[in-house]
Amino acid sequence: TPTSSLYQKLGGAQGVDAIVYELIVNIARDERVIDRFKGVDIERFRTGLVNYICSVSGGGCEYTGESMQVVHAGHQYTDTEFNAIVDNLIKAMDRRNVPTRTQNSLLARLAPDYQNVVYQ
Ligand code: HEM
Repeated sequence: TPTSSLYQKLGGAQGVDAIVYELIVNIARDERVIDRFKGVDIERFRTGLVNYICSVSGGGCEYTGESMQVVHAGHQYTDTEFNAIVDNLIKAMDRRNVPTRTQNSLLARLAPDYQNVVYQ
């Protein structure tokens, strides 16, 4: 039901906005990945990510960006970089006091993207 969706557990629109904001702050401070974001339109990245997390968490949004495969193609992103982004997302959720089991639910919904993000 909508009231118990993962999106609601993440704090709804406000919660997801705040998590994505903290994620971007963490990425900006992370030397493991910051070079990958040089020249990126961060506002577009932010709104794309908010829309994507809303869609995968049952918030009723339809993600309108390019597929994860197309967005990340050609960069040969590594396992280490993937793990760094996940680490930054966990820290963002910690900072927003998202309970661990709710964190794990979101991570589980993003885990299948691994094969479309990391260069094989
Ligand atoms: C679970 C893993 C990941 C997910 C779910 C994810 C998701 C997304 C989403 C939704 C967008 C916005 C697309 C749009 O609407 O335009 C995006 C863009 C981007 N992602 Fe990822 N991503 C992941 C991992 C990574 C990794 C490991 C890197 C590199 C360190 C990365 C680098 C980027 C960059 C640079 C952009 C901006 C692309 C551009 O606008 O030119 N992502 N990602």
